[in-house]
Amino acid sequence: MLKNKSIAFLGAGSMAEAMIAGIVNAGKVPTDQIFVTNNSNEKRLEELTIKYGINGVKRENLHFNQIDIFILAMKPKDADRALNSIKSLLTPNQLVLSVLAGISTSFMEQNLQAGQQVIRVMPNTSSMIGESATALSPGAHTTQTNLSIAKELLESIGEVFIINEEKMDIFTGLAGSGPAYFYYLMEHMEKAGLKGGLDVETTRKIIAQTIVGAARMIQEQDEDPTVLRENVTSPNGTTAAGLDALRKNGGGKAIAEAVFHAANRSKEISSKLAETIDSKKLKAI
Ligand SMILES: NC(=O)C1=CN([C@@H]2O[C@H](COP(=O)(O)OP(=O)(O)OC[C@H]3O[C@@H](n4cnc5c(N)ncnc54)[C@H](O)[C@@H]3O)[C@@H](O)[C@H]2O)C=CC1
Ligand SMILES: O=C(O)[C@@H]1CCC=N1
Repeated sequence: MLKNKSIAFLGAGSMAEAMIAGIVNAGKVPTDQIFVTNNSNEKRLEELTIKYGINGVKRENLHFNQIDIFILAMKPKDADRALNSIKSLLTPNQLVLSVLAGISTSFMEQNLQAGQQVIRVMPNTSSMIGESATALSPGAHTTQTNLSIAKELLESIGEVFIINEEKMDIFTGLAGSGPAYFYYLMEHMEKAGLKGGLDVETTRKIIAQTIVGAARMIQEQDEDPTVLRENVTSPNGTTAAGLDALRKNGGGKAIAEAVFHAANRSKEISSKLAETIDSKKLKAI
C-alpha cells in the first residue's frame, strides 16, 4: 500500500529526522517520494537530502497536490500557524499526520478543511533505528484504509499502538518522552561506573546491554516485571542492597512522577492552546 505514496514532512527537526531515517532504512517508500520542508533553514534541508537521499525542498517548491501523506513535525506552538497556512492547499482525502505533543485531532480538524482526514501520532526518537513505540489516534473523518496505510508506514519505525485519543497524554509521558528517562538513568549509571574505575566506553556498553537485556526479557518471557526483579534479587545480596538504596532515595516515585509530569504537560499544551487561540498569544505556550 505504501510504495506508491508520497510523503511530506513539514518540519525538519530531530523528530522528523528520526522518522525519515527509520522510513528510509525500512525501504518501503522510495526515497524520491519522501519530501521535507521547514520554515527557513535551507542548510538543514540540504543536510537531510544528502544524508538520506530524500528531497529537502523549500516550502514554495513543495507541490501539495502531489503529496498523499503530510507529517506535521513542528513545535506545538507553531501548530496554529502551520495548519492555517496549509488549509487551502489540501483536499480532504489527503492524510495529515501530526506528531505534535498535545495537539488534538479536533484542533487539527477545526483548523483544516471540513472533513479533512487527520491522525494524531506519538512516536519517539528511537524511530531512527526502527525501535519506536508509536501511538496512533485517528480523527473523525479518517477512513479505515488510511488508518491502515498510516499504521503500515509507522510500523517501519517500530511498534504501533492504536489508542483512544484520551490516552495520548499518558502515552506521551511513557513513550514519547520515555527515551529521555532512560538516557538520564544511563548518564547517572555511567557516572557511577566511572567512579568505580571503569572507562567510559566499556561502561556505556555494559549499561546499554543491561537495558537491552532487561527490555528483551520483558518482551520475550511474558513475565511480570516484579517477578523478573525478584529473580535478580538474592536475599541479603547485592541487588537487595541496591534496590534498598533506590527505594530510600525515592527512585520508584521519581520515575512515576516523571511520567505523570510529562503527561500533564501534554494535557496543559492542549488546554493552553485552546485558551490562547482566541487571544492569539501563542508565544506564551
Ligand atoms: N523530539 C522528540 O523526541 C519528539 C518530538 N515530538 C514532537 O515533534 C515535534 C517536533 O519536535 P522536534 O523535532 O524535537 O523540534 P525541532 O525544534 O527540532 O524542529 C521543529 C521544526 O519545525 C520547523 N517548523 C516550524 N514551523 C514550521 C512550519 N509552519 N512549517 C514547516 N516547518 C516548520 C522548524 O523549522 C524545525 O525544522 C514537536 O511538536 C514535538 O512535540 C513527538 C515525539 C517525540
Ligand atoms: O519534549 C517534548 O515535548 C517532545 C514530545 C515527546 C518527546 N519530546
